[in-house]
Amino acid sequence: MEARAGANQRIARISAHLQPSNFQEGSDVLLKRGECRAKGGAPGFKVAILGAAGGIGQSLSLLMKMNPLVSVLHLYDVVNTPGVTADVSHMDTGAVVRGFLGQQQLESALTGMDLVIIPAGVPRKPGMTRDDLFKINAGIVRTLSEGIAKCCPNAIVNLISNPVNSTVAIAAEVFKKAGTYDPKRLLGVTTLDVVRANTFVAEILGVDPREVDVPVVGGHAGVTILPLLSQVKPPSSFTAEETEYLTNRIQNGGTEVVEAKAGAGSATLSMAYAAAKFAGACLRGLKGEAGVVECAFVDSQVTELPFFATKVRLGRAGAEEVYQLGPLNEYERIGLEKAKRELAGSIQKGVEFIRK
Ligand SMILES: NC(=O)c1ccc[n+]([C@@H]2O[C@H](COP(=O)([O-])OP(=O)(O)OC[C@H]3O[C@@H](n4cnc5c(N)ncnc54)[C@H](O)[C@@H]3O)[C@@H](O)[C@H]2O)c1
Ligand SMILES: O=C(O)C[C@H](O)C(=O)O
Repeated sequence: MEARAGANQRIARISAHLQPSNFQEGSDVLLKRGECRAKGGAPGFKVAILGAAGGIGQSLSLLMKMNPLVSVLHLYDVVNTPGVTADVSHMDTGAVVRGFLGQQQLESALTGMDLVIIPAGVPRKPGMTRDDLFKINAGIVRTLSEGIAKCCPNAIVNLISNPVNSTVAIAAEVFKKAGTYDPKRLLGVTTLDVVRANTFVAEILGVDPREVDVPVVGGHAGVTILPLLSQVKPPSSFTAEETEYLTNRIQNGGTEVVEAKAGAGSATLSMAYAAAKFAGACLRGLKGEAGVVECAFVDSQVTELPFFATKVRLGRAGAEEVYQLGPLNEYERIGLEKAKRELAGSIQKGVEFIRK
């Protein structure tokens, strides 16, 4: 009898927390909702996804809920988080999931986070460049970065919102203004370029893409995406035609998807995969695992530019080591000069957006 009364109480408590209206009532209710699942929660890191109800955000939420290093997963968006949170929270993995809706809940979503992943913002349509997204996404990234500076200044930030070549500079300027900037902790996500490069190179070589490692340096737009085919592992050689074909396809991989989706957005599934791979690497670094190396667009002294993508070693402090470019062939040296010219303008545009 007593056991039944206790069970009924537990059911009543859970049902109350699952009312969709609770999402509008403030974060306390949402925290309690998470707590009712926290008993089974695994020890690990606290991760927030900003833009969690979007094309990338939803799949990324699914993948991060599957990561055993995540103990708490905060899903924030300006629309539709109740549905996404309810859905993802039913997965029988360790992470406790909490949803946050609208700007009044941004601070609750961010407080205490170890890693913040940002896929918030509008995607491209056919005929647009990533820079055409600047007008809308720059303001979104500024607002979210201000929230991070205030609520979790020590979190590692994975910035996905385009144009990455400018949005990373925007976030850096916001953090500098707030006095919280740590160059090791701000990482522009370029993993999709590496994922594509590995896939396309594996197709040419006729091998499993999981056996291939292509460093992709520079930035994340058109000619700024520079695959270093001379440094492919396992060591491989390519004809001039193959080099031209692979470089063009890797640089235009995003446009290939935008055109195939014909107005319905840009890469979401492969990007969620790439973002989860990169975030997973950041978490392994945070945990203290040795030898975690990924490409990322970071504060850098590798070139004369303030930001540049190269391989970085991820550790407890974030991007603890930024690797040099290594030996380049003539084709890559020419590509590097082109990449730097375009990158300089994109970075400056991001800096000026905050400093103006
Ligand atoms: N770095 C990369 O390699 C890469 C790859 C693919 C896409 N992207 C970029 O990622 C971004 C998102 O793409 P998507 O396909 O998921 O777009 P989407 O439109 O499907 O989703 C974006 C989400 O962001 C949300 N959002 C808008 N303003 C917000 C705010 N102020 N705070 C929180 N959330 C907000 C929207 O409500 C939406 O749910 C785009 O800018 C796109 O260009 C980057
Ligand atoms: O191409 C885009 O606009 C999205 C993204 O940057 C990509 O590379 O797929």
